[in-house]
Amino acid sequence: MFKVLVSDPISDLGIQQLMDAADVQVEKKTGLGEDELAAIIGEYDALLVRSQTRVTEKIMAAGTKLKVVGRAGVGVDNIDLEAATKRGIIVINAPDGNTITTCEHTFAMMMALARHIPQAYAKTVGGVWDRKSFLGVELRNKTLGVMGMGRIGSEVAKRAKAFGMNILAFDPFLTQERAEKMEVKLASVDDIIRNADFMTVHTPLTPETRHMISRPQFEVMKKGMRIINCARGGIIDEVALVEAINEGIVAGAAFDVFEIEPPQIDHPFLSNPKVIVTPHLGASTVEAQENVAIDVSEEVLHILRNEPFKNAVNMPPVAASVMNRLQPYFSIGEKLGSFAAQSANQAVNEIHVDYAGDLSDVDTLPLTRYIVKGVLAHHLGSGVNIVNCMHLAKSRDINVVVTKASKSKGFTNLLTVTLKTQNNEETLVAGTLLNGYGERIVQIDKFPVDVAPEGHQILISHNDKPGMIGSVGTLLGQNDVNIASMQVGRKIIGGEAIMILTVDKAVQKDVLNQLTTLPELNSAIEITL
Ligand SMILES: NC(=O)C1=CN([C@@H]2O[C@H](COP(=O)(O)OP(=O)(O)OC[C@H]3O[C@@H](n4cnc5c(N)ncnc54)[C@H](O)[C@@H]3O)[C@@H](O)[C@H]2O)C=CC1
Ligand SMILES: O=C(O)CCC(=O)C(=O)O
Repeated sequence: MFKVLVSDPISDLGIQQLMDAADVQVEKKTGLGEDELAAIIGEYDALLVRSQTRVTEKIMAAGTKLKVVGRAGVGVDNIDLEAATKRGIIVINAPDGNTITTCEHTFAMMMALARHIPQAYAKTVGGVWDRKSFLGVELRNKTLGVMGMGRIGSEVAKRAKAFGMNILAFDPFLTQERAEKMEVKLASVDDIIRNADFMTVHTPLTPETRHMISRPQFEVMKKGMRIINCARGGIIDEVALVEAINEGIVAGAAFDVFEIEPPQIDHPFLSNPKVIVTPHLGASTVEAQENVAIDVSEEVLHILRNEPFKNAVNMPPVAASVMNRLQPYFSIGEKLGSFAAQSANQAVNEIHVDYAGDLSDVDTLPLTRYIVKGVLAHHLGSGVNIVNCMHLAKSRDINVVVTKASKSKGFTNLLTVTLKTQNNEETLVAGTLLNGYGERIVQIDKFPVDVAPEGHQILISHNDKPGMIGSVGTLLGQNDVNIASMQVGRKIIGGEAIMILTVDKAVQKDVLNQLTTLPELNSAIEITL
């Protein structure tokens, strides 16, 4: 008999199939703290949660029988994925079941914001008949900026079109072709900030998206913008937003999510009349709660019964025989993918992996998965893993092409990752494992280099002129950035060249901007591995 613990309120109808299963015993215990949950989790084979229960390292460690944690919803930021993977606990989610519901909540928030509905309601039920204070705006003919065109963002855009809105959309995986198909205008973050009347964010919370809308963006924002966040607290900087509202830059905001949930009673949103809030209700409809619970229950049953399953968000085991040959390359493969993704500055529509030398006669699919994960994770965050990365690439119309060659340009083995963009631009990174030296990047675009892929790196494109290294070094020194190592690559004397520096800490955007003002320096980007 398998024991399943449900530790958050989850729809009964949704978990009916678990309750009906002859080999499963379901127990519901909601509202437990970390210690209480850790004290009992050892009895259970599966844990089902929504977003309230934080499934921490401590809980995983105590879950000695735990095979699966099921998240009835999308975001898995309340689950320590690394701790689960380390212990072989499979984490599954229900990525599709609450898409429409959350999209509709976003729309409800946008309309409530446009017409001051919560504020007007509060006054009316308080006995004040105030028809002057709540002059609203129409959505028709307004420009809506959508940041993140995944499942929810795409549905929001579709509905906004029906309202007669013009859509500016930004997503690192949105190509011109897909944008045209969806009848939205492909835009940059900057286009949206400067031109939208309404802006809604639908990205995961990743290091890249944390505070993606902050003071610098508010400073150049179109005056009177209205902002909606039904994705994750922290994508929009809460403190900077309140300042922008008080300064008259932002006309209003509607938030379903907070950097810390629940927010403290003195959170500035709660007393600001221009901010409307809901307590993370995006997915709270009867339909969505049933959908996600049904999806996740089905998957939990498959896993407990050792049947095939989908939607795992962490790593499944790889067969031992394949593992022995490929495992040494998993880390460099993922880093090459990530390096390439960070250097490509356009939406990617093909990931080309070439295996040369030793690797050409192995089934390299598990390694390809690590590379694709590396490419996608830069933008998609912790939701990507080697189980779902191929599916995620396909759903974004990204082709994964693999070629093999027995010869490898002098290396025993060589992995070459080329990202192709819609404009036929290519970003190429090649790497190898060097006996005694470990992981090396040996080529970036057409330039041969020899770089250890680790930590914080600055990739500079420049013209090969005397004094370049000195001026870059001086500028970094003035900004307290210590250089650990430096490599220069060029094809011909005086021609195009690249410089790759490994530095001791993250580099501020402002320092990268200063670098680009140096004569003969074309671009400078930070790459973190
Ligand atoms: N309020 C609520 O109750 C709910 C919130 N959510 C949250 O909504 C968000 C979106 O969910 P889905 O659409 O299902 O996810 P998804 O994975 O289908 O889409 C997310 C999209 O964001 C894009 N993205 C990543 N980095 C970006 C960046 N820097 N700029 C622009 N786009 C970027 C990705 O390429 C991807 O297409 C997630 O944060 C999820 O956790 C989801 C369901 C309910
Ligand atoms: O379960 C919930 O209500 C939260 C939903 C959510 O935020 C998600 O699915 O990412």
